[in-house]
Amino acid sequence: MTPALSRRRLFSGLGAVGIGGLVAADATAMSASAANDPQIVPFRAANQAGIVTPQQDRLTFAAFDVVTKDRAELVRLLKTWTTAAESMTKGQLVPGGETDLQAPPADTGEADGLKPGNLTVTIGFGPSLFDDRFGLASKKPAALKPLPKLAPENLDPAYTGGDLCIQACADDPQVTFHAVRNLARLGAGTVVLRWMQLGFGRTASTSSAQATPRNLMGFKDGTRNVRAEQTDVLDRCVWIGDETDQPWLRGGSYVVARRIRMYIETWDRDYLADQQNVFGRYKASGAPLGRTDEFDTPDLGSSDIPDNAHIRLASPEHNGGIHLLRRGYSFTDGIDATGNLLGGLFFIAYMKDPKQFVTVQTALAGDALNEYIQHIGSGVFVCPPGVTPGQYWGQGLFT
Ligand SMILES: C=CC1=C(C)c2cc3[nH]c(cc4nc(cc5[nH]c(cc1n2)c(C)c5CCC(=O)O)C(CCC(=O)O)=C4C)c(C)c3C=C
Ligand SMILES: [Fe+2]
Repeated sequence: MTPALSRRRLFSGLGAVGIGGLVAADATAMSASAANDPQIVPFRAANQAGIVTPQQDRLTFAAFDVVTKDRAELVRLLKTWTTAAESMTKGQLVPGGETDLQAPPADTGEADGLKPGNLTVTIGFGPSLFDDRFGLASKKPAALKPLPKLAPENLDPAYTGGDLCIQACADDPQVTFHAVRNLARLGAGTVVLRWMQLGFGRTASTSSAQATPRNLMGFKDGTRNVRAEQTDVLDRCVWIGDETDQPWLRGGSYVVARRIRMYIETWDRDYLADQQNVFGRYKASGAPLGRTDEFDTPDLGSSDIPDNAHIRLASPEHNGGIHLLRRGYSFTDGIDATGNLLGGLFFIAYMKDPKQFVTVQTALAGDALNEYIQHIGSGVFVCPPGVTPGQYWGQGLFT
């Protein structure tokens, strides 16, 4: 066993120290260097990373159930997860134990040598975490409850609910998978994976510097999304503020995740004019119907945009000023039993209160898009604020 090995350097892009090891002096050099590396998103801040962070291209999302009834064990898990997540976002190994030849390494190793890839790891707590197992009922915010039945949906219990969620986003799919895999492994005996979703391409932009991506229906998606620069909208619609009944949640946010299947073959047979009417935008440019530029404001007073167009029914103008910060991903799980493509949009949105999602989704009951999609999985979680130095994820729950 060589102590140097326990300071192993994971990614080759930063300076001279390679896999061979890192001595104490190098560690300081590394943190200074790492701080300047554009591929590292700071883990400790007032808000959790992975919400307004410029959206990365890859996702691994996981929902977990807690299998212990021991509150101290849950706290231990959150502390361990915090340390491991922080380390992985820096492109470092999950700390501890990697030099013992008689035990499995602490880190599974598949991200060894890869760049940090702007990894963000974001945690959320589901309504079921606040039941009678851990004495957390008094810490439960009134806004956190299972979503009502929302038409049209056909939810698969195998992709619904969860006590905890982890959203890992990065520019490299192996980095996101590694993060969730290692947290699941560290949680063995305390949590079990309930469901998991990989996403391969972002379907939104969360910063003005990002180009708008396209979803699997071929349309630009995220044009009118909330951006990190819109701090007034974030305060009004995304970050939990003084209005909360649970002060420990200030600076947090709620996340709603929906696994939405697209009937891609049917969509691909639809003619272009109808596809455009479904969304209320031109397919090529992304401009609202009747306008010319992608970022032109839709004229919702005009009949160019049909009454049942997606952008009309989802718009803040139609929903009392409600905004959602969307952060979804395209996904595919191959084909279904009939040979049709099984793919769609893994919708993720952050908001101040889940009733914002319920309002918009209720308005979407008459959406022209519903002919081509179905909601088949769902989760709602409250994300605590960011961790400041010395704290662990969700510490406010226990103090
Ligand atoms: C309940 C919220 C929403 C669900 C569910 C949803 C599903 C969904 N959306 C698309 C594609 C597009 N959505 C677009 C805009 C848009 N969508 C929502 C909300 C939900 N979408 C909002 C709030 C908005 C913005 C409305 C506005 O302010 O104009 C667009 C247009 C481009 C854009 O602004 O992002 C597309 C395209 C799919 C494919 C889908 C389910 C599979
Ligand atoms: Fe949408």
